[in-house]
Amino acid sequence: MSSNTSQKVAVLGTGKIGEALLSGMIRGGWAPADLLVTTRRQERADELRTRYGVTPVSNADAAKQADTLILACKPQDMASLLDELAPHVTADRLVISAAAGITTSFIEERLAERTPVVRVMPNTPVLVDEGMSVISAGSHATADALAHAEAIFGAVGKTLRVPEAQQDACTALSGSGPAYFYFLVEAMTDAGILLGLPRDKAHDLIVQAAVGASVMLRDSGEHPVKLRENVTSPAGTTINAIRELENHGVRAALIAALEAARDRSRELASGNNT
Ligand SMILES: NC(=O)C1=CN([C@@H]2O[C@H](COP(=O)(O)OP(=O)(O)OC[C@H]3O[C@@H](n4cnc5c(N)ncnc54)[C@H](OP(=O)(O)O)[C@@H]3O)[C@@H](O)[C@H]2O)C=CC1
Ligand SMILES: O=C(O)[C@@H]1CCC=N1
Repeated sequence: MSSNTSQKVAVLGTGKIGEALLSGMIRGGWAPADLLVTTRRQERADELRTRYGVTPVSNADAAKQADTLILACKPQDMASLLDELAPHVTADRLVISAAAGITTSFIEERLAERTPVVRVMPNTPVLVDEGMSVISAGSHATADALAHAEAIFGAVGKTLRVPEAQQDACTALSGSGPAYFYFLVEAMTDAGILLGLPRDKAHDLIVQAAVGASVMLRDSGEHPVKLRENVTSPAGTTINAIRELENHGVRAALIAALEAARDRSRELASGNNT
């Protein structure tokens, strides 16, 4: 739903992902006058008002004034935020949660009966309109509710609907996904230093390799194995690097890493917040 309607959207807990989404919605045509934000700290509220022209309000006022509430606080803060919201959220609101691990039933149990809840796992590339937002319906979310969530998150990248049972896996792959690529770039830049390159040049070379490889992965229609084979010349340089990656168990490490992320998402759902 965009600025040509009078629907108001509130982002509750406007930190990194909340702000990324907010900025994307404004780029996508939402009128700042239709966007409300909540924060815990006054200086953060002032910052958001100055930067985007949006209106900071209390959580209770967000619940009273906005048609759609996007919950973007940390999973550890979700129960207390819901306690604060519960007296003010009526079942004609749409509640969208972007928190890792938190299930739609966790939210439904704490709000008015039959409140529609949608669970979304976005990722930080929403900042550059290249996000991926994975969307699941709660028990009372209608097709319209899902379409509305898709319209919001679709303004800042792609969206994908999955059954909620797959959300923890999607969080491991997609929500956390960008961090793994940043980690690889950081490690490969260090390798450039070891090989004698200045850090800025090493960084630029690796980032451009990542950008080029990403565009080819997305646009060429080729399987990643084929793309890698095309780089790997007989008795050449690349196969020597690949042998070292295999010797050091990088494939197994990545599989274990994503499994650990999936497991942590499940733990967050069960209230293990340590
Ligand atoms: N970062 C990411 O890449 C992604 C994060 N997520 C999910 O998004 C959520 C937010 O993550 P992220 O943006 O990184 O975290 P941040 O800590 O940056 O943002 C959360 C914000 O919520 C505020 N907050 C907490 N409780 C309240 C409350 N009761 N009322 C108003 N504001 C409140 C915090 O205030 P204060 O600053 O005072 O602590 C903070 O600014 C998490 O649930 C995470 O799982 C999902 C996908 C990707
Ligand atoms: O690390 C986290 O818990 C959040 C969820 C997905 C990405 N960041």
